Amino acid sequence: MASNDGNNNGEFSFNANLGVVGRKGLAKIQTHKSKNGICHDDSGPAVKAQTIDELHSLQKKKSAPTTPIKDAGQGGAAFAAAVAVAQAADDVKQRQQLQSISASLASLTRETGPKVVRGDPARKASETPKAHVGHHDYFTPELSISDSALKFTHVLYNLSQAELYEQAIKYEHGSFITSSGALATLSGAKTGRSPRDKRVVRDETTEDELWWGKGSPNIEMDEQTFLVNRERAVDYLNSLDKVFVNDQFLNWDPEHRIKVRIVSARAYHSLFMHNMCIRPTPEELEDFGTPDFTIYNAGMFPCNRYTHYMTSSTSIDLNLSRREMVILGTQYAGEMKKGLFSVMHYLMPKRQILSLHSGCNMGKDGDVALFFGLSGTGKTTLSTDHNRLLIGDDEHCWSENGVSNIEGGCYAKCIDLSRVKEPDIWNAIKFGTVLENVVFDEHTREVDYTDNSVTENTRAAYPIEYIPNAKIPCVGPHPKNVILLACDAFGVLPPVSKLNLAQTMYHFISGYTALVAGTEDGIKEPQATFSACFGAAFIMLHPTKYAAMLAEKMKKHGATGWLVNTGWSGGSYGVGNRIKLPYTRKIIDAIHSGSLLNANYTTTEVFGLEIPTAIEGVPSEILDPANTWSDKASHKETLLKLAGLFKKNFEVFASYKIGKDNKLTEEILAAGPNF
Ligand SMILES: Nc1ncnc2c1ncn2[C@@H]1O[C@H](COP(=O)(O)OP(=O)(O)O)[C@@H](O)[C@H]1O
Ligand SMILES: C=C(OP(=O)(O)O)C(=O)O
Ligand SMILES: [Ca+2]
Ligand SMILES: [Mn+2]
Repeated sequence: MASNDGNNNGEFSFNANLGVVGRKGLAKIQTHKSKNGICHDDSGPAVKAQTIDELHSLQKKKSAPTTPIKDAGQGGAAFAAAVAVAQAADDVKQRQQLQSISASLASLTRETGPKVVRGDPARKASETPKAHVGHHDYFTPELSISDSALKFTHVLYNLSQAELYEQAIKYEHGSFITSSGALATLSGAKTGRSPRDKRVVRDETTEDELWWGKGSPNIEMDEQTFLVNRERAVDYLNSLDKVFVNDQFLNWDPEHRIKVRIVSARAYHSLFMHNMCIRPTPEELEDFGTPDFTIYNAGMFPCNRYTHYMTSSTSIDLNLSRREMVILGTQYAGEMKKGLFSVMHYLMPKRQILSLHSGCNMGKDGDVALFFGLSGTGKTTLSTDHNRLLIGDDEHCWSENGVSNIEGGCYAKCIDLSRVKEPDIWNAIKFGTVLENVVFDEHTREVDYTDNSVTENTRAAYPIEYIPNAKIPCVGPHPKNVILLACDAFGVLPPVSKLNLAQTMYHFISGYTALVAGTEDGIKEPQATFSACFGAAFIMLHPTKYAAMLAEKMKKHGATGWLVNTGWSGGSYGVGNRIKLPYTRKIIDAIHSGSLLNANYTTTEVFGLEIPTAIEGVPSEILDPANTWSDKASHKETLLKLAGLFKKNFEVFASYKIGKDNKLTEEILAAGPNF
């Protein structure tokens, strides 16, 4: 637009006769005509395209083929032939992959799976990578007998983080890039797991194998109802324009690696699992074959409340015999991760391997520590330690080979995250990381980690290698220290206690933590939670099975048990304060270094816990909670109250035998509070 020169009453005039420079007009652009009369803007080399579409097609090239080209010498013809052979092998494998995906997505009542095609339905021909276009980019089953068979299901298979970002930002509401490069997403109405909506198929096999009934997380459903929900999920997924498929691994122990396939409707879910499971190399992916376990995540679609066993519109259904899980009515991504963890709690003990709800890290000298604890007690925070190698933050296996992480990523809580206190987690929140339900500035896209407007349970899911001192592969030798974390909002458990084996088992089976109750109605009583094996929501067998395995392994490998309170000191929630993270870190340092093992100890009343009298870097007066309460009577009262809750909780286990002989069971029963 031309500007107003101010001298012609605001009227725009253009006098073509003014020549090169108008008296008060704009300079006329002078072009230098070449001999043939064509204008040139020839400051740089010309683009090698004749059209915009052609230009765009040049931008992307085909990913390198994964089948190694067999040495064909330098001869041009022989080399070309070898390339063709490798390409043909790739095509066959690609076709097998699509066939396998079609089989996964097959309705069980129709004869064949859907027609599947690779790639984004919105992708224009001009965006197809140049050079090679695979001959087998789609798969059509032989028979097609329904309307759904008339359409293709577009499959976005193991997309990269960058591709998933683009999908999320283009198509999913609430997806944004934050200032640090992470992808902010919303998980919808559910911002946490729904344990009461979890169902497990009770059939002839699982009837005898699993833990059912009171206290068990396994709420039964029958095979038929599972199939109804599976069909609902599969039909929903096939009705979409496109689905995401992830083929990945669980467990870094190569002998016990499990192949998982996750079919989902959202790029957010695909990116979450990309980060959380173990990522196959291109070669491993090509030879992936049939998965050992498949998740159908139709979380955006509810279950049918008229379906038997359904008590809400959410259902997370596990069928161990079919090796399948169906998710309806919740988009909370943690359901997938913890659902697979439940599967591992079934598969691994069958192989004499103990599955653990724990974090794990290793010192430079190879000393391994496990960190057990319920949600919010510090597994992720304390296993992420700048002075040690991170093996994993949440799910592990302990086998004859030592420990191995089940996952390929971490899932950290972000509420009140601080760059100073937790620099490694802070720095992991960068490009590729999924940030769930956080609040950010609409313009700068800077995240406000103190903001809990969406939920208190804000999360970051990142690949484990985003932590600089991750131990890759994520395996280590047998643990030296087993640390049980409890966030005791009553403020009566000591910051650290050394446990004997019976006490370790007592506290492992109890699985105690107490968190503060909802803050909406002001200060309330702390809420005690007991969750067997520090993960009752995920165990599939009776808790004593895992406990017996832990006792056996700790004894065999000489591991020491510790109880660490990451919760309150100087009074309960409302009076005292949460123990400062730097103090807890000093306590953990002293456990790792071995110095705490040789400290002087005294024994507490009621719980009979051995507590050290001094730890470097920690004020000695906080080591015994009795010292920190100004109101001594109130301390004693609270201590007895908590001890009573422990006793009551343990009653159900008193009639169970733990391990091979009764001796251990008796010792464990005696290791609880005495009053
Ligand atoms: N003394 C402490 N020890 C451990 N964590 C603490 C402590 N004080 C505050 N926290 C906070 O408590 C939370 C612990 O959560 P997290 O490590 O994610 O637990 P988990 O992985 O066991 O679910 C973190 O947000 C951490 O910053
Ligand atoms: C992912 C979860 O685990 P944690 O809180 O232990 O990190 C969860 O409980 O949903
Ligand atoms: Ca190949
Ligand atoms: Mn965690």
